[in-house]
Amino acid sequence: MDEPASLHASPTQIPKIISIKTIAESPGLTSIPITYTFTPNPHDQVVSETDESLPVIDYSLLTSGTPDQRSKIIDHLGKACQDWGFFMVINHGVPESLMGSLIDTCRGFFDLPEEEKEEYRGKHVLDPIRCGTSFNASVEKVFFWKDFLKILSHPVFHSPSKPAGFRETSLEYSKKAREVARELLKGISENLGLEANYIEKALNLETGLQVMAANFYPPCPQPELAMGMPPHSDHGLLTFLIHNGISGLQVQHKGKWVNINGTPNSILVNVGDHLEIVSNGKHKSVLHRAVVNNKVTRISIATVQGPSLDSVVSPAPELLDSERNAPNYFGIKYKEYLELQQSSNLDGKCNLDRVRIRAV
Ligand SMILES: O=C(O)CCC(=O)C(=O)O
Ligand SMILES: [Fe+2]
Repeated sequence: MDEPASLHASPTQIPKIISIKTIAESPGLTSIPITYTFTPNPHDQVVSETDESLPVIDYSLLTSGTPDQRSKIIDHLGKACQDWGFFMVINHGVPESLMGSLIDTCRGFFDLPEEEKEEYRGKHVLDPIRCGTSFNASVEKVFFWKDFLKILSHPVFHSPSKPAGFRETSLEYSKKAREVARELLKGISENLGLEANYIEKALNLETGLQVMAANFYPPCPQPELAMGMPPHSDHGLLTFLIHNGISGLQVQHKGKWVNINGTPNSILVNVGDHLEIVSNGKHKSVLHRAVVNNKVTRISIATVQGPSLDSVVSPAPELLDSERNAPNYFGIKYKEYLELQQSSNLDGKCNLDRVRIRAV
């Protein structure tokens, strides 16, 4: 099946449904179509964020702290990457109003009539503007309860022409997010014992890929049976996540799923597969997923910051030696990695496993 099909009625009665928004808005919906039903894993343990204290990185200390504050925050950043692969950034300088406008304008995109989104229903992972439903509906057997819009925002910025203001808001956020990401990656390089500019130079961040993915999860009548996004890791170096204040993100930590909201105005950051490769496995990309609820629409915007598409990513040679530290991953061109992901289901860390030499 290529696309999520319509529910209950035969295809002659209802046209093919191309968005979960349309299904969720169908009058009197009390159960989910079978094509969206997952079997919950009885072994999943879910805990709240307060039970586990998520690392908090005060970004202002990285950029304008005293040398002592800076060195402490870099140490903290390294530990956050190593212990959690996930942290929350505060005092990042990205205005709250900008983040709010970005979420509103993304909602505006999803609210456009389906015909107006039609031209963006691309198929390829590197299409500059692509919207759709689920994750990779052409290979999935069960669909995820979400619609998405993905834009490539760097090295060349792209934007849909509607809704009004989308272009300006997303361009502004994209620039600010890149600046923060590059600064964090300098701190992470330093903490790994590399030159501060190592990742920046080796992976050509000047022309680095940035993908902004807006996720739209409408209310679901049987949230315990549906999945917004399955457990997965992200492909780039660091992903920034902001959302509209509605819970749904869960991060795997010490074998449990931790519900994460973050404090208002913070940016949630996770380690991606390519940081795992460069660090030779010291910083592992974190498994995370999105669950849905039966009351309100959740919107999240995940901005993946990656190497340039033609960079070959491999463990930093400075972290290797011929005795104890052999490379744990093969080198791979970022573009090829993305294309591999395109052809498969979103399933845990299955993409990274293809370039893994040994488990670490
Ligand atoms: O919606 C969320 O909280 C998670 C989104 C996500 O993981 C992604 O877009 O890669
Ligand atoms: Fe993700």
